[in-house]
Amino acid sequence: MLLTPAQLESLRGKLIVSAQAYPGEPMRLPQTMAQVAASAVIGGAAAVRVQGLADIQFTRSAVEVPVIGLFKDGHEGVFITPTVHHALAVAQAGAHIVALDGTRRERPDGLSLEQTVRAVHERSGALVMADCGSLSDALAAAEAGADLIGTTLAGYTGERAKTDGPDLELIGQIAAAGLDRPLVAEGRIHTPAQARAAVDAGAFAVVVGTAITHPATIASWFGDALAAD
Ligand SMILES: CC(=O)N[C@H](C=O)[C@@H](O)[C@H](O)[C@H](O)COP(=O)(O)O
Repeated sequence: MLLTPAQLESLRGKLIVSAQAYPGEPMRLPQTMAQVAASAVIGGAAAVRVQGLADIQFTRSAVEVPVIGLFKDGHEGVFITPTVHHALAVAQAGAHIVALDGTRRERPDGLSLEQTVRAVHERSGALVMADCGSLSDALAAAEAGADLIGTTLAGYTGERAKTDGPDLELIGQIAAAGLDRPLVAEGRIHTPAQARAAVDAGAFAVVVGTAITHPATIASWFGDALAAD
């Protein structure tokens, strides 16, 4: 086990920062993302989340906190660590927690989520975070043995509206289901108040990405505000 239950429990109520740059962007360099992740840790991030095998490797060397790793392949359908092959590569790269698509959609390798989670558990010491898009996803992911449930895909799978901020209603619904494992609020948490609201709605921890680590988007928010009449 790469992460002890006590280490996982220590993330309760804490901030997790996701550092990701997208294809073609100037910051899409593993060392750069590791530096951004390390900077977030200085600011109090209790764990970090990074995309891509090299980013995971660099980030493991740059921080002492738990690393959630994922491997995006494509950008529609099932694209977040879509297969067992991707998931094992993420674990092999050093992720303490493998984040993967935790929806009920068919996976490209034809395996079930349960088979995928079991393979990660049996063939690596990593935990699994299921990135879900709805309450039904979350219930199924818990049934499949996922160690953490994330709301990462709420608003991106067609099951939930894409709320302006975090989907607090969904966070509350999943929390109320009592799944007996950490619920991680993720997706469109853009302000400290929204992070607080996510925890108040029942989240165990909160992932913030764009609002902390994506300068192009942050700059556009300011520019848009200045352009508005
Ligand atoms: C839907 C999808 O592809 N989400 C990705 C998952 O890793 C990332 O692009 C997000 O930045 C991340 O979930 C954090 O969310 P936000 O950047 O909204 O704080």
